[in-house]
Amino acid sequence: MGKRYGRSWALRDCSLELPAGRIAALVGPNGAGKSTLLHLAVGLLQPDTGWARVFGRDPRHDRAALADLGFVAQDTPLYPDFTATELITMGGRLNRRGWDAAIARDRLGRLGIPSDKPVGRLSGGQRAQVALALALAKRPRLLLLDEPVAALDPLARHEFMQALMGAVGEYGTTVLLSSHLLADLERVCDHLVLLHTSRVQLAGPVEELLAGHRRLIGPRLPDGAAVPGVASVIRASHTERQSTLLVRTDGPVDESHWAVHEITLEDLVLAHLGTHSPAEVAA
Ligand SMILES: Nc1ncnc2c1ncn2[C@@H]1O[C@H](COP(=O)(O)OP(=O)(O)OP(=O)(O)O)[C@@H](O)[C@H]1O
Repeated sequence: MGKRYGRSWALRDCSLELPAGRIAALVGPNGAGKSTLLHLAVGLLQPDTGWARVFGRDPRHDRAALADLGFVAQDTPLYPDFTATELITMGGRLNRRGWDAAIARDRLGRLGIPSDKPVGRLSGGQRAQVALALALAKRPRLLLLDEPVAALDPLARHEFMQALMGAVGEYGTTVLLSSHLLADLERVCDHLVLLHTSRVQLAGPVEELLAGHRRLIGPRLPDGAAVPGVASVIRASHTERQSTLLVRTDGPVDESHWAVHEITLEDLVLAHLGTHSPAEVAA
């Protein structure tokens, strides 16, 4: 599918399927199209080409599809004059099927978020926690989260990621969450969708993607030379004597010639975006 704003494509030739019951990471630079993709998936935007389906239903035109969906937008919009308690009650009225108020109440209680204060007077992080608690209380089959942890402190981020894994384990929820915090994603996500300049640059199970990429360090590679076991070179840097390659492999690489290293999710993403990870720069 694709989505255009005026003449510019915000998302183009985007074809992807999410595995059910998994946590998928949606990553990409600012303006890559992540929010656009999430808004298309939840039916808030209409694709200009192609179509979006959620469990086989059109989220834009089939209201029944919405019962399966939970969405927390990037700016966590909530009615500012309502307290968390009131929003939880409202959530229950609007979502008669499957709503579990105790999930939200317990979460907010545990996190020490005041539930009797208008949410407009909470901090940004506290407001995000309220929005996330409401989304979890809905117990949706598909939970879409646009940078849900951006406003949270590191401890709260860690706790939230654990809660997401809990929801997936307990209810079989499918999650798609966008974030720039690759280290957080690496711990919990089993699927990756990488957007770059409005297109899907890379998508697949994280384990498979990491298993299919390696960093090779060895003697300077002559220009244009092929390396057995390497399907493609994603990124290369050279000194006079040494070459460092981040590659996609398609067989064993000669370890007597190359030092072969596993890579992290951050290395993978940054290589596909054409830059170096901080760890590589430090090395
Ligand atoms: N309402 C809009 N009108 C016009 N252009 C838009 C609109 N919303 C988004 N765009 C453009 O579409 C492209 C994709 O934007 P989108 O918000 O989906 O990116 P993103 O990956 O979520 O970015 P970020 O990481 O900064 O949140 C950008 O070029 C953006 O300028």
